[in-house]
Amino acid sequence: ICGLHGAAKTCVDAGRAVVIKWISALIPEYGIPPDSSDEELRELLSDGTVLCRILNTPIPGVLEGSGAGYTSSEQRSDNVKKFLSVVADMGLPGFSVKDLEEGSMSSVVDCLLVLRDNLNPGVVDDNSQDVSKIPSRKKWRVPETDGSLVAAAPQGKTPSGENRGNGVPYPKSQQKTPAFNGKKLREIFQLKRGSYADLPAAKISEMMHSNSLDNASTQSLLTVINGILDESIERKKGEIPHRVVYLLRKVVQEIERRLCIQAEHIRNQNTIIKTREEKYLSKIKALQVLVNGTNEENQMTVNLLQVVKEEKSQIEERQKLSEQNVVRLIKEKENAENMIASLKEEMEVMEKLHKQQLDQFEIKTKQMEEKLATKVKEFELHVLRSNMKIEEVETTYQQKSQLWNKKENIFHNYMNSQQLYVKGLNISSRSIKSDMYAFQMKWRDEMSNLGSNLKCLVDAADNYHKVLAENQKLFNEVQELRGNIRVYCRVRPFLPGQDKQSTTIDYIGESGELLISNPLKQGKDGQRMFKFNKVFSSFASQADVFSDTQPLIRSVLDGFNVCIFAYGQTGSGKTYTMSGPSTSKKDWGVNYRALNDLFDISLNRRNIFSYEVGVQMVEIYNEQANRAVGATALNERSSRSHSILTVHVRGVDVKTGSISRGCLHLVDLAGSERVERSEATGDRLKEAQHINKSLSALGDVIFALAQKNAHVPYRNSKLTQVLQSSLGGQAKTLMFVQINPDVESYSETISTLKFAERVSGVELGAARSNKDGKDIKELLEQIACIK
Ligand SMILES: Nc1ncnc2c1ncn2[C@@H]1O[C@H](COP(=O)(O)OP(=O)(O)OP(=O)(O)O)[C@@H](O)[C@H]1O
Repeated sequence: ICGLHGAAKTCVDAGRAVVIKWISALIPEYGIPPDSSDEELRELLSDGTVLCRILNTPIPGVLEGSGAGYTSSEQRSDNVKKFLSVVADMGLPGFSVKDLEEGSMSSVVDCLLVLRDNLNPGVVDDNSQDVSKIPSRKKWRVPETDGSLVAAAPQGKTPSGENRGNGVPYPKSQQKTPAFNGKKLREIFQLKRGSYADLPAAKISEMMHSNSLDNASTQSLLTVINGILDESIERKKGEIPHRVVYLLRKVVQEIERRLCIQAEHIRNQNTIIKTREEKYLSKIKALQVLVNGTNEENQMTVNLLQVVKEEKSQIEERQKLSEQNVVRLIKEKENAENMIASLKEEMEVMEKLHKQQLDQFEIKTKQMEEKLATKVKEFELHVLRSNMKIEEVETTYQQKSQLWNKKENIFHNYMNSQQLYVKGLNISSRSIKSDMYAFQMKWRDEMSNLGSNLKCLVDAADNYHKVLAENQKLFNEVQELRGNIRVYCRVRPFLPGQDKQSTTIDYIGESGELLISNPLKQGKDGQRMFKFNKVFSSFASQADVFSDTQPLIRSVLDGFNVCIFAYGQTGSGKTYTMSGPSTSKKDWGVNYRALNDLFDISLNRRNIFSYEVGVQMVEIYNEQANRAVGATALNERSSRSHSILTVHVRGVDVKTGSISRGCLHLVDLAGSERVERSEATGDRLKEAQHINKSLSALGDVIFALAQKNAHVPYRNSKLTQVLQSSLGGQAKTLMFVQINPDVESYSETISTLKFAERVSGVELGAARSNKDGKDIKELLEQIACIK
């Protein structure tokens, strides 16, 4: 069929080429390309103009009013319709208007070929040769039938029914006229070979217009094709007229259509078969599942059988075991019977024994009963005695209760008398209270009187203190005016390890009184009272000591010369007062505090005065300038030299330019000592001698000053030489008298205090400031130079 279809296609292509060649010859001005395709041909013919020209050229006037220039769709279809009506009038096969718009152009080409043959009979062009050159093919081997078209449909239900033998339904339009066309078709299908080419065009056209092909059986159609093809092969030139080709084409198309329908039908059948196959497959799967299930059940049954078998074997084993057990039990039974026999024998023996024991028990029981009887008798006796005792106790209880009753009566009587007594007391307490109240009132009055009297006394005491303070102030002022050397006495605290009970300090007064007592002497002989400007107890702190010294030091900035020196026996605290331990600020002595104070004040006054502060340090050791410290029996770190720290202050008044010069001597004297007590020898002895000599020189100077002698021996020692300006030059001088409270130092304490007493009597004259005056130091230096 495919080969047939290819041959038909070749025929169509050849036919189109012939038609194009024919039209080009008829209307050469269109310049139609000879190898135009179906679509190009459709485009050429679609408006109907060319078709009309095809008819008008050989038969002028056959289509009046038609031609080129009409382009509307209506006109186009008019042209085509006119062409088709002329072709139909000529009895030639036409085509539908739709064939020009879409689909295959084969019907159009066939129509034009038939028209060409009719308009130019006998014209055979080159291409007709092509048509006849359709390759030779096999004859269709189909079973012979009666060849009748009507009879060709027995395989279908009926000719007027829905189905044909090939399963293709008849078109309704064609169902009307099977009998009408049957005769004509039979003529065609029963043609003998060689007669197809002679069939008139009108007959073929008529056949084409009818639905005869639809009603023909496929076998008949194949017979026609075979006939035409055989005829074309048998012909000498192989020519087949175009109308026969057209017929062949039509037949092939019909077969093709049927094949398409058949293929569609087969496809439908395929899908039905596929769905059925799927159904069957699913059923097979279900069956497989069932089979598997059955297999599982079988397996389970086999397993059960296995279990049953195992159980059976177990039961058999158990049976064997039980048989063995039976044998064993029989043996055991025999053994047991033997044992029972032996036990019976034993039982008999035991019974005999038991009887013997029972007899013994009976004897024992009798003995026990006898014993119990005797014990019961004893208990009865005991109970009797107890009852007697209870009676005795009851009688004593009754006697005691009578006694208690008597006592209770006595107690009640006593309580009544006591209550009466309390009542009496209450009455007397009330009277006492009233008396007390009266006394209180009286006492209050007296107290208020006493308060007013006391107030008077307190006022008087206040006045007394004020007067005293004023007196002290006046005394100090007088002393200042006189220029007395101020003397502050300071008592050193006991050192660790010293006996605090044996002290020589008896009393320290607020106004500088100091009572020294000798514990070895009783009464007034053993006591001595001293009076200084101030006495600091052993509890006084470094700050307390400095607070009373501070005004004196500050006067240096105002141009006064000030000398502060510490005097006292060795180890009495001179260095502690003057320098103090430098480790903590709280323990600083006068030196550190004085310098600190001077710098602070000079800083505060910097807008008023411009100060220059110079510091000089001199130490006199064995009448040389050297510092020496050594251990003595009385002081671990005894100063063996006199230490003199001198501060020179030069102040310039910023406004006036006036100059003031002040000088502060801070002197830590070497300690006086009794050589025999300090056990000094060698260098120490030499030092002690020098120290004592210089101190006695100081004493001589002070003694001379106190007596207002004309000659004051300043030059007897280096110490008095250095201190000359402070001791005799209207300077402010302060001496710290340091004393040791220890009883053993009593005589040194007394002699030190006596020396201090004499010093306090020294009048230096009122101190004078070195303002704008000649610098005393300068003058002294000049005097020294002149001398
Ligand atoms: N007010 C005080 N508080 C506590 N310790 C003190 C006080 N005064 C003195 N001491 C202690 O007593 C000891 C002797 O004191 P210090 O060396 O000052 O005596 P000194 O009179 O300078 O002796 P010397 O004349 O031999 O140099 C030192 O250990 C010192 O620390």
